[in-house]
Formats: sequence, structure tokens, C-alpha cells
Amino acid sequence: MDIKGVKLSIVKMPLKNPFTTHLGSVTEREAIIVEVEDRNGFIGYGEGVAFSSPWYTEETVQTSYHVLKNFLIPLLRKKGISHPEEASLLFSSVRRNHMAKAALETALWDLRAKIEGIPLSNLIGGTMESIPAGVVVGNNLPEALKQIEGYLEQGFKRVKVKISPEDDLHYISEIRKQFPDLPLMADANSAYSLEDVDRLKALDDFGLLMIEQPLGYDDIIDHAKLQSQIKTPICLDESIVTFEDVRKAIDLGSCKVINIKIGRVGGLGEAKRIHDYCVSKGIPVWAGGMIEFGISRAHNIALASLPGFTIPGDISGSDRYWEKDIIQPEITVYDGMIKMPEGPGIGFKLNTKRMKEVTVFEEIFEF
Ligand SMILES: O=C(O)CCC(=O)c1ccccc1C(=O)O
Ligand SMILES: [Mg+2]
Repeated sequence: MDIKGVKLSIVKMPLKNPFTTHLGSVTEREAIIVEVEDRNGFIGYGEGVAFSSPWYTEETVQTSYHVLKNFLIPLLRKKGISHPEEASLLFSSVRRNHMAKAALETALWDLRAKIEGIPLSNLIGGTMESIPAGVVVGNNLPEALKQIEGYLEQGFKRVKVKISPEDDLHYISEIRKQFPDLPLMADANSAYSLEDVDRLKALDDFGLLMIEQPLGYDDIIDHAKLQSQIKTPICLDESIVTFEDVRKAIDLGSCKVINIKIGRVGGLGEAKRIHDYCVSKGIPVWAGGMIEFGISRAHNIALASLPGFTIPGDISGSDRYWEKDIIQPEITVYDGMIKMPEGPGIGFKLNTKRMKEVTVFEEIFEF
């Protein structure tokens, strides 16, 4: 790949409504948009999904920027690659910093697909023509009930709620009363410990599709102990940051489902390896979300076209969080489904007018 340069833009946009977990609220989103251009004028897009503060993982927008600017982009400039599959080896001299790596690596995948003139989903082996949309609702009960009703009218296939010991059994039982057959799952973002096993056992009565990351964000041992005591399948999110984590978690019986986030695992190549391994082990996977803009969503859509993504992910339309997204066309959900885009690469263009409105900083690195 004959790369001419890389452009990094930091964008900032308020959410339509705050997104709240027991860890705090997100009211405004910053992200890094990566553009990698080759000498034939093809441009690949990536999105750095670290948040402004390290509440979900240890990375932030500023640490990602630092790692991209001072380590990853110089490595790419110095050594080059002939296929995005080589990126993870190229970046292996940098420990962790997965969201920074994924931002650049996904841009290289998009660029590669555009050079080949095919959709990114085809390049990675995707087989689905459309994918089911799923959505996450807030934990204010009256609001959540109203939101769920609206999303069901739009055909959404699955709803996720955020729970914590302060806000679980009553909240879930009220939702279940009104929506007895709703495919429902709950995400705890590490709000519990093994001492809460009775509360977590009580959740078994509500027929949840799964409970996501109930225990420590870096734990796979206690999750295995918990899974042996509850019926609800455990899905791991935060604990899975590498292929090796997946192998060990499945081996220990720490989970029955895995949430794959491209940023959390360091790129599309690693995400695909994890997918392939989970398929071989009979572990269903789904695509997680990061309250992201359209570029990252588009990469998630391509990823979720792989055959092992048998559970609707946290993939909703651009209008879930944004007044106006940075891509065109925007991502839309029709009858609960998102159609695979047909153009080359991620199949969405940057909306340059919107980018101008929301960019707070940009820098170009010539090769
Ligand atoms: O709608 C989305 O983008 C996903 C929402 C979500 O649950 C989430 C959002 C930000 C950080 C972590 C998580 C999570 O899956 O734990
Ligand atoms: Mg989660």
C-alpha cells in the first residue's frame, strides 16, 4: 500500500440525550477521525473510539492521539505494509493502546477495500446482506418504557438496559411486566462482585438473553465462578481485550457469549480472529457499541456481516445519538434492519460540511 499521508481530526459533538451508566454520564462525545490517503487518491477512514476520560478503558482521546502521532503513524511511515492484516504485527512493538491501533488499522482496511473496489464486508468475508439493529436504553424507568415501545414500533430486534445493584430487580421486572417477550439483555459494566451472587441469581427469573460484564472489568476467574451458579448466560465485554483473553475465558467457562468491539481488541484483524475462534467453539458473538460516530458504526456493520454474529449488536442508526452524523448517507434502520452498504470500503462518505462544524483540531502527517 503506497501511502501518501495520514490526517487526524478531533471532532466533538453533544449527544441528543445524555447516556448514563452507574459509572457516570456521557453528554458530549469527542473522537479521533483518521484519514489514510494513498498515492492514487483513495482515502480510508477510521475512528478512534476512546472517550475523553478513562471511565470505560484506560485510553482517552489525548492518549490515543499521542500514541497515533508519536508511535503508530511513524511506524507505518517507516516500515509500510502491503495488507492491513500486517498492521497488528507492525504495531506489536507498542503495548496495548488498542483504541489508538484500531483507529489507524480500520482506516487501512477501508483503504484496502477501496483499492480493490469492493465493500469492506466482502473483503473480510462477511456474508449477510442486512443486519439486525439493537439499541441501548437509559435507566430512568418511565422513560425507558416509553423508549422501548418506540423502538419496538421501529422493529428493533433486541433491547439492552444498563443495571447496577441500585437499579436491577425492580427495573427489570417492570420492563418484563410490560414486555414479556422482548429480547432483553442487561449490561452491568462491572457493577457487581461475587458477594452479590443472590441478586444475580434472582435475575435468572426474567429470561434475559444474557448479562454483560457483571464483575470486574479485568476479571475472568470470578466470572467463571459466577457462571456456574447462574442460568443467565454471561457475556464478557471489558474483560476481553485480546484473542488470548477469549481463548482463556472460553476455556475457564467465564462466559457463554462475547461482545466484540473493534476498538477494545485493537483492530478489525483481531476482531475477525476472535470471531473465527468463537465460531469454532460454538460461542455466539455480537458487535458492541461505543456511542460512536458513523465511521466506527460503519466498521461495526461490516464486522457484523460475518456469519458468527448471530445476536443483534449495539448497532442503531445515526439518529440514536446525533442530531447530524459526520457521514453521508447517515446510517438508517428500516424495519429493525440495517442494509449492508453497496459502495467500496465502508460504503459511507465523510460529510465534509458536518466535519467542518464539529472539528476542533486537525493535523496532517506526510509520508
Ligand atoms: O449504543 C452504544 O453505542 C453502546 C452503549 C454501551 O452500552 C456502551 C457505551 C459506551 C461504553 C461502553 C458501553 C458498553 O457496552 O458497555
Ligand atoms: Mg458493555
